[in-house]
Amino acid sequence: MDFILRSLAFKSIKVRVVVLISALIAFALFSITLLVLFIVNSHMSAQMDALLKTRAHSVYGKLDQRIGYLIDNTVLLTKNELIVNSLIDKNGRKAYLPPLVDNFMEGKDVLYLNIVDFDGRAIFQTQKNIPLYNQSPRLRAALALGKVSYYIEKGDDKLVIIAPIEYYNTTQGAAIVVFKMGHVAQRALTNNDDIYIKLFHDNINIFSSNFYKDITYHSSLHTVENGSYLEQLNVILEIGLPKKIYMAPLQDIFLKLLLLGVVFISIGMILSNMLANGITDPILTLFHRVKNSDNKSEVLCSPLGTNDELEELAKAFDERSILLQHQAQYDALTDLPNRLLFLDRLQQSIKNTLRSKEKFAVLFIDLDHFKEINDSFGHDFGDKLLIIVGEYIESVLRGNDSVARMGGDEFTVLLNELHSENDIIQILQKIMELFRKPFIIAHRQFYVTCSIGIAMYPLHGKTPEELLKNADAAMYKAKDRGRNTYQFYTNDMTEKAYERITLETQLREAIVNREFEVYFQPQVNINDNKIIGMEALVRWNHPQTGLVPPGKFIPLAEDTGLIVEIDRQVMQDAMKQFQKWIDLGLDVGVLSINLSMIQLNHEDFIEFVKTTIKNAKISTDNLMFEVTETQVMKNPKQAIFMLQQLKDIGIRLAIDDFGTGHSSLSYIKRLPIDKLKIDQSFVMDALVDKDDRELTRAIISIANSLNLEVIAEGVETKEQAEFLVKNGCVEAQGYFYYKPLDVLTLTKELTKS
Ligand SMILES: Nc1nc2c(ncn2[C@@H]2O[C@@H]3COP(=O)(O)O[C@H]4[C@@H](O)[C@H](n5cnc6c(=O)[nH]c(N)nc65)O[C@@H]4COP(=O)(O)O[C@H]3[C@H]2O)c(=O)[nH]1
Repeated sequence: MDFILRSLAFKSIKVRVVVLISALIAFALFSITLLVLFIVNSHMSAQMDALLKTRAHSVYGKLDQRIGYLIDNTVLLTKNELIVNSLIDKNGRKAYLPPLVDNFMEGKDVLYLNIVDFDGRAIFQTQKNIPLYNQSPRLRAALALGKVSYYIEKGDDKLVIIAPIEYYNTTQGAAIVVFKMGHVAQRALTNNDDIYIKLFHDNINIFSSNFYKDITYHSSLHTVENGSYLEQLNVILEIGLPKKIYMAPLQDIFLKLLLLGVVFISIGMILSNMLANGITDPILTLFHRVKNSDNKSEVLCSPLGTNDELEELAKAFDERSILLQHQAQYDALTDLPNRLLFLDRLQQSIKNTLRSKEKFAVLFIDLDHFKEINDSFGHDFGDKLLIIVGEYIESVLRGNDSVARMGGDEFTVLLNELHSENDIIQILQKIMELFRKPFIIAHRQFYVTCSIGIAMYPLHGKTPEELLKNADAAMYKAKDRGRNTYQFYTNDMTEKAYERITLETQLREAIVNREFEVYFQPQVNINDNKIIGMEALVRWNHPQTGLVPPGKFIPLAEDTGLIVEIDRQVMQDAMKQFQKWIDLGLDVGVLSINLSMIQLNHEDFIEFVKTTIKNAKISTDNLMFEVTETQVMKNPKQAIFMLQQLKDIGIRLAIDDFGTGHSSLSYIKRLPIDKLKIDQSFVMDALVDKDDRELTRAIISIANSLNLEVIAEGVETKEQAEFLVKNGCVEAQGYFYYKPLDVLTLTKELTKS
């Protein structure tokens, strides 16, 4: 069992099957052997009992016959006239009795013989010291009744026969003949060498033949049939046969069975090995195929040729690995090749191009403002757009070109077998043309543009990774150039792309480490220079480079969506600080906070604002949010909807950098705003540039006519302030009054005044 268990623990399935089947065969054979032995044993035992019974019957018969013979002869002796005469003829006794008695005793194993008269006195005896019988109750009974008596004395092994001597029907005396039972039995039971025989009288062994202590016997006790001499003498027979004889056929069968078992187990082992091969060979084949198959090699597990569950398993495995391979190489959303497969194809193109000396190009395509679309219309909408864009791009490519999705809104295209740059331009124009038409998704019609970067092999990179990286850098350049355009890679782009990636990584760390600090720039009433509010302006307290102004990181933060978290941190810090000043009893007016429109599109934004206000314990009367005109005008309908929600919770709103975003009056009227902020570029040049002066005046009059407050930013001189007052704008923000200040400086400044 231990061996089986250890074998089962062995890792080879084949060994396990062989061991199990062999063990099964061995167990079956063992059980059959035991059963056969049991049946044979019971059968033998029954046979043996019957045999002993027959033999006992025969032994009894012979013994009984002998005793009967001795009794009859003794009776016959008493009938002899010489015996009768001897009772009265004292002289004749000596002369006639000895030869008569000698003759009688011959061949009868007589121990001694005694003739007694009616009084029990011995008138003849064969040897001296024979017991006196005259008082023997058995003799008295025999004489009195005139009946033959025979018995074995208790505790003795002698058979005594008393036969009365009759004369004219009168009992005159008796002949008493004593035999040694052992001798009697010995003579009667010849030819019984194979068995042992024991005779018992009163539990005392009076005869034993062929019994040896060191032999084990199958033996049994027998009592005699009714009416026999032995029954009257109360003699019991024990008879037994040596177990060796009895066991001989059994051992013979056992040996044969053992031999048969060994043969069967050997055949079983061979068969089980063959059987195991039949079972395990397909499993092992499957195992080796599975082991040899990895993502790169295309080893299939099926067919195994077994046409059973294993075949199904192999097929299922193939289907699964093909699916996994597909999933590993294709984008789940668009089913276009993914980055991995695209790099593989690039590698293939490099190999082919080395042979053919042709060129190929890599296009890196990024959708412009996809994040905003996604945030505004939902992810399902964005997903559908990506699928359509992938299909569209694929539709304008040649047979041996391929498009892939890198992730997000980034697609790449491999243009093979190019003869000149002109070939690329043609395809580029086809792609750009796709984006000139509106996209229609969920009954909405809208326009999306894309920026494309191009890297050529071998001019712009020798490895797939390098080509991709450079096409990506060129794409960023296209974005910088105002988007909706394409750009070929030039060597100076890599450095910029690297800077961009570094900045993005650092920005992410900055959010985690809360490296942003809020500066505040007071806003004043021009007439009395009294502070009417403050604008919260973020600064990045970079651990290595020190304070970084927003212009350096806000655009990237907006591009990557990181602005959402930055603005939230600013909002929390600014509100808390502002309330602290209020709590100090300082007159700080209204807090203006810059908001990115991306922020507004987030589902939980309103909830977040409410929580932040609650936590800062600030009143909405002290709050104003600023959104740039350019951002509002990107999707005015959406902006109206979102801003209204802020308005509903009591927050006032201002349009920042007003004058730069080409807003139409009809939209401004519908926006739920309270204030216009004249862009600093107009204010700064208002005194020197006629257009800017006119624009500033126009903005002020629009604000007045729409009943909106108006504030000018970027006021740096007294003259600029005077110009503004003269034209009806009394609120200003600028270096002329205050620069953006850190909390400590500003607190001192505020407490001083
Ligand atoms: N030359 C000159 N400049 C003046 C003068 N007065 C104010 N400024 C600068 O003009 C900018 C005014 O803020 P903005 O128009 O909202 O323009 C802001 C705003 O659009 C954005 N920004 C700043 N903080 C945040 C923020 O927390 N969240 C968001 N989303 N954007 C922010 O970054 C822009 C630049 O911010 P800053 O560099 O702090 O630049 C600030 C301020 O320092 C002046 O007299 N002369």
